[in-house]
Amino acid sequence: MAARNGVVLVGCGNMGFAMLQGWLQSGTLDAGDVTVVEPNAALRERAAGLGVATASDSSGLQDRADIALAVLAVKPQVMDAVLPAYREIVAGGATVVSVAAGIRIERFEQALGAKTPVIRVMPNTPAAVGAGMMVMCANGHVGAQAMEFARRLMAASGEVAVIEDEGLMDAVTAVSGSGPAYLFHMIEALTAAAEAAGLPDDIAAQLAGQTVYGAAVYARQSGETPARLREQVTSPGGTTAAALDVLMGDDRLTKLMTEAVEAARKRSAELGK
Ligand SMILES: NC(=O)C1=CN([C@@H]2O[C@H](COP(=O)(O)OP(=O)(O)OC[C@H]3O[C@@H](n4cnc5c(N)ncnc54)[C@H](OP(=O)(O)O)[C@@H]3O)[C@@H](O)[C@H]2O)C=CC1
Ligand SMILES: O=C(O)[C@@H]1CCC=N1
Repeated sequence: MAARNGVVLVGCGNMGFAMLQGWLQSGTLDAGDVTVVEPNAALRERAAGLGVATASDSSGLQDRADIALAVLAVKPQVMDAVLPAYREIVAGGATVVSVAAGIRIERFEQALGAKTPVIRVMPNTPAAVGAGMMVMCANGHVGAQAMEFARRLMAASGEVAVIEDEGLMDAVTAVSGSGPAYLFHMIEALTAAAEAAGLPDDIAAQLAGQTVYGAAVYARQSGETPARLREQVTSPGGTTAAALDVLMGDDRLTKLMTEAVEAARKRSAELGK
């Protein structure tokens, strides 16, 4: 029997392409093991530029016996329309990996068969540079080999966490799935503030980007809590204390972040309906 190590990536937009870059750049997958299905010609070409096979739809894939994982990276709103085309591939032994926000495992079981092996993954776009946060949650039909393969792929894109309780996936989505956008906005806001303080645009952007990057790397590598690292920057009566009075007074930023995460969590739950 042929080895089952093929991956079909269905949808190669923002998230699909970010994962594909992580898989190939790390050498975890050979380009020859991946087929990208993407209706958008420009996005197909972008994927083909990495050396993978591409197709505009699933026809021609049905007979393939080498497909281990069908990674679904289409919008939640089109998932129901996309699934029927993958029934045969799944019946042939492929495991479904969905990165769609909100859509619960039982939706895939209903559409593809009650015993369909399904892994939900909530990735994020820093996967493109191997710095993603990939949270996995599987049903009981996923075999050990498929789970291990999926875990290896996700580990190529960043850190992996596995959770048992699927009910937490909406919260995961709101924190690490959407989270990069909050931090990108933080860079935008710090850049705007730097410009308002009189710095030239290019210096403002450099300072904001490198400061957020450096703080994140330091927070992950120092072994200290973020609170302790914050205190180390904050001289009594100094400049940081003046700024933190603005951000932390009345728990301002924590309340705002909690409100933002709750809005995302609710939206994730709605997308699953
Ligand atoms: N962007 C992110 O940061 C994250 C996204 N996700 C999840 O990833 C999924 C994709 O999001 P994102 O990449 O941002 O969306 P994109 O719109 O960028 O990518 C989805 C791609 O799928 C294509 N597509 C539509 N129908 C099909 C089909 N039948 N077969 C193959 N491809 C198809 C779309 O083409 P067309 O536009 O022509 O319809 C589009 O190019 C979503 O479910 C989202 O919840 C999860 C975590 C983070
Ligand atoms: O905005 C969204 O719906 C997707 C899911 C997580 C990040 N992007």
